[in-house]
Amino acid sequence: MAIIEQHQLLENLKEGIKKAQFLSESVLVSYSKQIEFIDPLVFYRNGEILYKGSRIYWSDVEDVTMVGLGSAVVQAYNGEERFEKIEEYWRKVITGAVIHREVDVKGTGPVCMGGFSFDPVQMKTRLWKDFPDANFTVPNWLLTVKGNQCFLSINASVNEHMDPCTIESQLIDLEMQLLKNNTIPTPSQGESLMVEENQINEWLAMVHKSIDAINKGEMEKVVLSRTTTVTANKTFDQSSVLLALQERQSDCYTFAFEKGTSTFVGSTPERLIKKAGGKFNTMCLAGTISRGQTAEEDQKLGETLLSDPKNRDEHQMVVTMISDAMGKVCDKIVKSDSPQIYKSKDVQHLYTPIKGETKRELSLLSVVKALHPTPAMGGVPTEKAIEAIRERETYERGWYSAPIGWFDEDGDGEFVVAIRSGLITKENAVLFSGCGIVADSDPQSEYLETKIKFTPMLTALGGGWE
Ligand SMILES: C=C(O[C@@H]1C=C(C(=O)O)C=C[C@H]1O)C(=O)O
Repeated sequence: MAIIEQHQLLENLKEGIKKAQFLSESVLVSYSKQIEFIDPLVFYRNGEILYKGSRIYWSDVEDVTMVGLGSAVVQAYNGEERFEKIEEYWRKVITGAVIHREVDVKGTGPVCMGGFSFDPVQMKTRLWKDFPDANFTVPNWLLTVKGNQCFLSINASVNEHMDPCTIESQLIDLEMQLLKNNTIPTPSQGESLMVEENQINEWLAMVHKSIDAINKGEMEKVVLSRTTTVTANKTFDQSSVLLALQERQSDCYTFAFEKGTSTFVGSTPERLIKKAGGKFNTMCLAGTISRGQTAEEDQKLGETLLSDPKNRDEHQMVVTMISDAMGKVCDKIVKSDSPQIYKSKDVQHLYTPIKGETKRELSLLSVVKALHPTPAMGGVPTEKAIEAIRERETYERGWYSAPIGWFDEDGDGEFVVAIRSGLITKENAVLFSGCGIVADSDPQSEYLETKIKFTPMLTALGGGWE
């Protein structure tokens, strides 16, 4: 087992405390090093007692997993200026921080992880009581796994009254506990669950109404979502759910944000934006069909989707909006002229990747703000669609269909759109699923599409459709 490089950590803590004395405010100290391999889900589980209510799990499509435990720094904000407020706060934290890395690896050190709600104006309900419109934290402990290499970052907020030796010895004790070997969880399966799709008739009526509004020219597209409630006879085991998601949804981003007694979990195929220096990567994902039972049927379904005018139109609206938004902030953008197929375990989508580049200073959060909500989650025109969602949907979306992700001290990072997800509270889970409604939509097919989109979460909880 790797032991903290005591000397260096102590030096960093001393420096941080001195700085805190000088500034008369808390300072973030961050120290990272390579450690022996530990399964990220074991680390997540090891943090259950000490850091219950503040754990984060994030695994991307490029084989990087990050697990955050506890909060060295946390910032929450409700209201429409959330992107600016988080950015302002982060700049301040990072300017004062003392950062030391034994290894120069992205995704280590003071990584700020969190998410936003879909609509800060939508009425708040109890469901999302622990999830503000913006909530970001720098975990006390961040495990970063790249392939089979593991890195541990220790982040601590220190103030002028602290004693560096005491903090150091506490950290050494904690590290031993968090890195201990433990059994790897097994995926949940065949659990006895009660599964209830909520308000199906109300949802279908809302789809009919929206199609009428679209035909009257009030808008072109609106994304309507609904919920399914799942109840188990015992508390869901988060590590098992995450493992099941990761194994079945290998082409997706698997995430968990634990806040208080609830955890927002899911496996999304949809990247919103990734920033590395002046390079940005985004994608348009809209237009859906099921997977086939055989390779031949699957291929045929993909071809049907590619040549279906209704899905192509729906997809094009997303491409137009995202290319316009990226075109405004980047010096150049590159995108293909026609969509490809993106296959995940349960569904296939139309997919157009878009790359952007700029030489100017452009922050990740300002691009998140410019893109959210894309017409894959809101609609066209955006304002009309958001109003329709606010008025018609019968529940609070919270963080579902909203940007979640991370960024670092250089401003690099990645945000995805939190779909194929659910909110777990002890033995209860609320799952979310939506689809784009356009003039040619057939309410029954849209209902079935949303039903398939519940499948990734439902199976991860150990259930399935009858
Ligand atoms: C809104 C969701 O999915 C979005 C809607 C899609 C569609 O309407 O075809 C496809 C992918 C996603 O952009 C969801 O899964 O909840």
